[in-house]
Amino acid sequence: MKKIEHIGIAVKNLDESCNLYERLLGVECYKKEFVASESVNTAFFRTGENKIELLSATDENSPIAKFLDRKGEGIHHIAFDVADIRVEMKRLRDEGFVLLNDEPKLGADHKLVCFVHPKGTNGVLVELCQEIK
Ligand SMILES: CC[C@@H](C(=O)O)C(=O)SCCNC(=O)CCNC(=O)[C@H](O)C(C)(C)COP(=O)(O)OP(=O)(O)OC[C@H]1O[C@@H](n2cnc3c(N)ncnc32)[C@H](O)[C@@H]1OP(=O)(O)O
Ligand SMILES: [Co+2]
Repeated sequence: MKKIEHIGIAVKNLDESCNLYERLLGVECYKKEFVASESVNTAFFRTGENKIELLSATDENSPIAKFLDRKGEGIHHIAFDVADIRVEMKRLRDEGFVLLNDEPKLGADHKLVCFVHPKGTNGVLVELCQEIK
């Protein structure tokens, strides 16, 4: 894994949190994107070399809706940049980690993504991201 690609934060109201994070970070949101496969709306911020992804649920079956019900707003996942997501998925499977998808899927911001179950990673949901060039 190359570096942290983004930190995902679950929020109830994307517009309100977007405004809050613009004031907090002193930068404007550079992109908002709906991701149908996850039933989420996202908003992205760059702070130096780092990236923050705000996520809100678009329906009650969204993983974000379940997370907000159980834990409330807060850090939802850490995403790592990988050069070849299929190679990294195989490496993690061979190491005994439980992947939440068999194949990479289309994420936000031009990425292929895959998730690792938080039960096997000390309670942290890990996302792998490969940039689509
Ligand atoms: C926008 C696209 C993409 C990007 O490009 O960046 C994204 O970031 S999408 C982000 C949203 N998508 C996902 O989270 C997909 C992967 N997640 C899942 O498949 C599920 O959420 C899950 C992790 C398998 C949990 O689903 P489920 O088992 O149905 O939920 P429960 O509510 O029953 O929780 C079971 C268990 O897991 C704990 N949990 C749930 N979510 C998290 C989390 N984000 N971090 C840490 N732990 C989490 C939950 O607390 C339960 O634990 P116990 O209470 O101990 O049983
Ligand atoms: Co993410």
